[in-house]
Amino acid sequence: MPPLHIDEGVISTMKILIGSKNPAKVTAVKQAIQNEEAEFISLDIPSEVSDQPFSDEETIKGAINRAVGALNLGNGDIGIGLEGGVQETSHGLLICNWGALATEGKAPIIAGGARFLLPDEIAIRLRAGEELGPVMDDYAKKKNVRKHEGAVGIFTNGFVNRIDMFTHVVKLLVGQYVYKSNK
Ligand SMILES: O=P(O)(O)OP(=O)(O)OP(=O)(O)OC[C@H]1O[C@@H](n2cnc3c(O)ncnc32)[C@H](O)[C@@H]1O
Ligand SMILES: [Mg+2]
Repeated sequence: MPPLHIDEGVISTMKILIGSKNPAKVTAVKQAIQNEEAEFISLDIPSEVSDQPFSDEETIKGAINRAVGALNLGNGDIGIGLEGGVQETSHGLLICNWGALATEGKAPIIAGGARFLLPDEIAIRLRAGEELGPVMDDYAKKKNVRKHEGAVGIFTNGFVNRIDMFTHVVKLLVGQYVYKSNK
């Protein structure tokens, strides 16, 4: 995937607030924007939804709460929130990933990322109330999968990791933001 170069001046001088300190999310934002003049600040913003969001709706809400919360707390230009969740379907339990971009006075922009079926042994544990983060560590016999390759990295044999996945989401967000700003 070619890097997203934003030369319009809209992004380059901006203060971009990231609503999480998870290094996979923070790296994804920096990697997607790839602008050395932009200032990035990561803040621990609560999603204000369940620790394990259980629908697209709830996951989107978490992403928006983090984006808006970061914007309000950090006194910057753009807030970005990224949230992982799951969605029940007739095929089984899908992992879902959502992002939101908030700016002052405008409705947040949202974009979705990768979705794929979780194996039954994982889905059963989540339905029983466990959180994906610790379940993945247990399953993969690793520590902090959520901060590194993520479930997506484990189940794609490393072909797509959590940073790649969220980088794509942030490109979808920023691309829409630039499109709307130039209209
Ligand atoms: O520090 P924060 O920003 O909260 O990052 P997080 O890794 O906890 O990510 P989310 O809150 O967005 O995800 C909700 C839950 O799902 C877990 N999760 C989501 N995606 C995951 C992934 O790819 N691999 C492992 N766990 C994941 C995560 O650990 C939480 O339990
Ligand atoms: Mg979390």
